[in-house]
Amino acid sequence: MALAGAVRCWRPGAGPSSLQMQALSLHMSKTAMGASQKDFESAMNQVKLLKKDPGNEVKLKLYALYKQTTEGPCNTPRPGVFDLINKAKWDAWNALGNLPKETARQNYVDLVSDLSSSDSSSQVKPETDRKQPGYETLVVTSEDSITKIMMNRPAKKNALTIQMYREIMLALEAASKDDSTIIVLTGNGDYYSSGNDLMNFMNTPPGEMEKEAKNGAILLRDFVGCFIDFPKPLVAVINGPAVGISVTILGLFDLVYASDRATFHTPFTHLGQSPEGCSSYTFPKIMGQAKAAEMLMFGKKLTAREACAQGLVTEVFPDSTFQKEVWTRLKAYSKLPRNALHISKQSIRNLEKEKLHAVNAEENSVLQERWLSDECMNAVMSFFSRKAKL
Ligand SMILES: CCCCCCCCCCC/C=C/C(=O)SCCNC(=O)CCNC(=O)[C@H](O)C(C)(C)COP(=O)(O)OP(=O)(O)OC[C@H]1O[C@@H](n2cnc3c(N)ncnc32)[C@H](O)[C@@H]1OP(=O)(O)O
Repeated sequence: MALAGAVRCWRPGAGPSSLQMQALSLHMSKTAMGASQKDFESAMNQVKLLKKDPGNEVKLKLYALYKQTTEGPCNTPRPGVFDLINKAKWDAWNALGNLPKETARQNYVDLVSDLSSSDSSSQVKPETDRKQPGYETLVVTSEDSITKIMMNRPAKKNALTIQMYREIMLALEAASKDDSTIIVLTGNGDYYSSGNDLMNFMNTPPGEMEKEAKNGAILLRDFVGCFIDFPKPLVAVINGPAVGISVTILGLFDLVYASDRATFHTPFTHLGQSPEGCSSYTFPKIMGQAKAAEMLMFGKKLTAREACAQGLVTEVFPDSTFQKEVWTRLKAYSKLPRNALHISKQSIRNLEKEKLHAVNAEENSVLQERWLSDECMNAVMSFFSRKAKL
């Protein structure tokens, strides 16, 4: 319901500190002898800062008190029977009868003060307060029975460094034991992730390439292994484009929600590499042989809607409402009976576990060789010399 006057500038989302300060000053004015014009103006500003919509009944009350304070008793003709909103507003104002302007002003200030107090006590704590310590490349938070693991290198499009692979494994390990029901992986900034950080190939001392490739294959095996074995529902919230390994492991998630801005790209051949993340097994199963080949062999980039049509993505949301819609959905899911949810996941996954580990091992041994190839080295050099971009 659109209400003029007192609530016409309704704007949820202002910061808690100014809100709390104004609530306090309103509370102080409430205890004084009578509300002044300044208190009234401050209360009008305060209304705009409320985060929680107080509902139509309260908004009508605010409207009526505002009109009574500024214009006195209702003095306009009653709107027609079909003009429902204006009629409700008129009725609320008219119901105040001959209430003196000063009393209406005081009541308005008192009502806003009460609303502000309950609004600030119900506010969500800032994310920094809930952040789990110990991660440099991630932000890990837990709330509403959901643990959120957010990749946090937005300036590098959340490219995965060696440290980041390790931190994701640690965060998953911790989340498997915490009291959360659902675990989410997402990205900070405009990308979900641009996949493996190609700098991982550049830090190798001369003569140590084979050893590093072997270590890389072990790291990758363990990383993908964590997703295969993860015991709780795992949800990918794909906030933007996804590349390489950040796409392939999606076949191991339980739900994949994507913004319509997201794209899905696995350019392994262009990089002289080969599929990982169990995608050589999961993708043909999910989307059929022909579509999987187009992605994994020929590097076809899919839009979010195409990825959804092919079964890789569960649902696509408009970018403008993505976060709101997805988190509302996930909060509802997180209230489902926890043990039943976890047991269902395990019965689905247990049928495939052995096969997935075998596929993971095979993919990694092929990749270990690929990383030593000229094709792979040339592709990496060419990215850093800016000759090539995806
Ligand atoms: C010896 C063996 C050791 C092996 C250890 C391996 C461990 C496991 C390996 C698992 C196998 C995984 C495979 C994959 O994931 S393959 C996919 C790899 N990803 C890419 O090839 C993407 C490369 N990036 C791009 O093409 C573009 O950056 C992109 C299209 C993603 C975005 O382009 P845009 O123009 O919008 O932005 P910029 O290029 O300017 O990017 C901003 C800065 O971020 C840097 N960046 C982005 N992505 C990567 C990346 N994947 N690796 C390294 N750096 C990346 C980019 O260079 C910019 O940096 P600067 O601001 O410093 O220039």
